[in-house]
Amino acid sequence: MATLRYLLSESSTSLKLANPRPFHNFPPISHFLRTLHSFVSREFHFCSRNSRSFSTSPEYLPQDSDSSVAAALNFDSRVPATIITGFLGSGKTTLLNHILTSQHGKRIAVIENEFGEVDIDGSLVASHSSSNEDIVMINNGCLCCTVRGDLVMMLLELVKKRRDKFDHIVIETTGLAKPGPVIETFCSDELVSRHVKLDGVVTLVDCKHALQHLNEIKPRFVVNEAVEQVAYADRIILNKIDLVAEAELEVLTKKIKHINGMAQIKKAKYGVVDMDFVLGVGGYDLDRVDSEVQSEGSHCGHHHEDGHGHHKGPHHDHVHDSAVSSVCIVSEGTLDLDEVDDWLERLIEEKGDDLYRMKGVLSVSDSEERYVFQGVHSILDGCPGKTWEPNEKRINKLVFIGKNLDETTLRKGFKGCLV
Ligand SMILES: Nc1nc2c(ncn2[C@@H]2O[C@H](COP(=O)(O)OP(=O)(O)OP(=O)(O)O)[C@@H](O)[C@H]2O)c(=O)[nH]1
Repeated sequence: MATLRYLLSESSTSLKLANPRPFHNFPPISHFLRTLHSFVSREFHFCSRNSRSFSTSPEYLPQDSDSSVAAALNFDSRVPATIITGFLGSGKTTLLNHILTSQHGKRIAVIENEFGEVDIDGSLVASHSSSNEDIVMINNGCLCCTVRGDLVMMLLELVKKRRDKFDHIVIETTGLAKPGPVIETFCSDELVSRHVKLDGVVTLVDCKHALQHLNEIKPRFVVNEAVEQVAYADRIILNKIDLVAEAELEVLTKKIKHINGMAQIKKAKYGVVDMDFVLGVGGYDLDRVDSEVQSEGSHCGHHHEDGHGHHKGPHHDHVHDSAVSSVCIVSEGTLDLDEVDDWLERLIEEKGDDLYRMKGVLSVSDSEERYVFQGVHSILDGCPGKTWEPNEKRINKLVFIGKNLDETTLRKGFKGCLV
């Protein structure tokens, strides 16, 4: 039996508005929009600079007064949500308790999904938090499978009835949950995406036992949950470092970077990390893509190539990885956005199911601005980003994470877009 419950907790006395991030006013982007409209394939949509990621046709949804005011004031009033995932026993509840007892100035609503007759995690969390009223339990199954509808209901109930009581939602999944369907709830449910924005996926890794789970060969068509949890992460916490030697940690880190070349990684004991590593991540914000793909945590550096098609990195002629992995492309050069349209549209049509995450910063012709995009499976957002500095090298950076990625084909597709 799984339980899904939430509790509201105030971890600090100082209150803040729910992350009112101003939208930016950008110069006309008619060129981009013209191009982007041809981009639409299935759920795939690119957007203007001040549109919201993953929201689809919000016009026909009822406007509440808060969102109308927010729209008029031009800021994003949606409540951010963080998904904490990780294999059984990796330290999810330990991290949750750390969040609930840290001074970050945010009031947190927690949604928990636990397997087992007894709600052990619930009582552990409750005993650590300063307030444990408003606990709701649903005993239907796993968050990523049968409880998705309940998750939608619970998120909507939280934002409709108790919006004034919290600033951030944290969702702890079961150790066996696949994060993909949970993430998709935020992308595909119109009401949820109107009121709640996915801030990031934080994955706990038990350094002592993770390799065993990551290397486990599953029968065909059976998902390796541990691998998926790493693949979808925006932040990875290598937890329980007190239980392993440095050499073991190195092997594990290498394995994790191979699966996910995008996430930032931190080592921890008992889930103790800075709060800004887990809250306010902006993993799905277009205006954060630039800094994310450039950051230390993004492991693109090993895959440099020049703009003329000669690999400088240690690539094989044909790389076809049947497991989950990352492909990073870092290349100077200018891209034709129409060609990028076609390429990504084809890619999504052919491989959307296998493409877990992608992010990119592009240098496109006839534009002084970067072009940024990010996506999950066949849902993609893109828009103009920061202006290139006059003497700045215009380097394209793209990261793809997914199953059965064919690196050679991806690189060829990219090169086909260079002008
Ligand atoms: N040695 C050590 N133990 C840890 C660390 N972090 C957590 N633990 C312990 O590991 C056990 C499991 O931690 P939890 O936080 O319950 O893990 P979980 O991921 O929520 O577990 P499930 O809900 O069963 O999936 C607990 O006994 C924790 O005290 C750490 O960094 N080092």
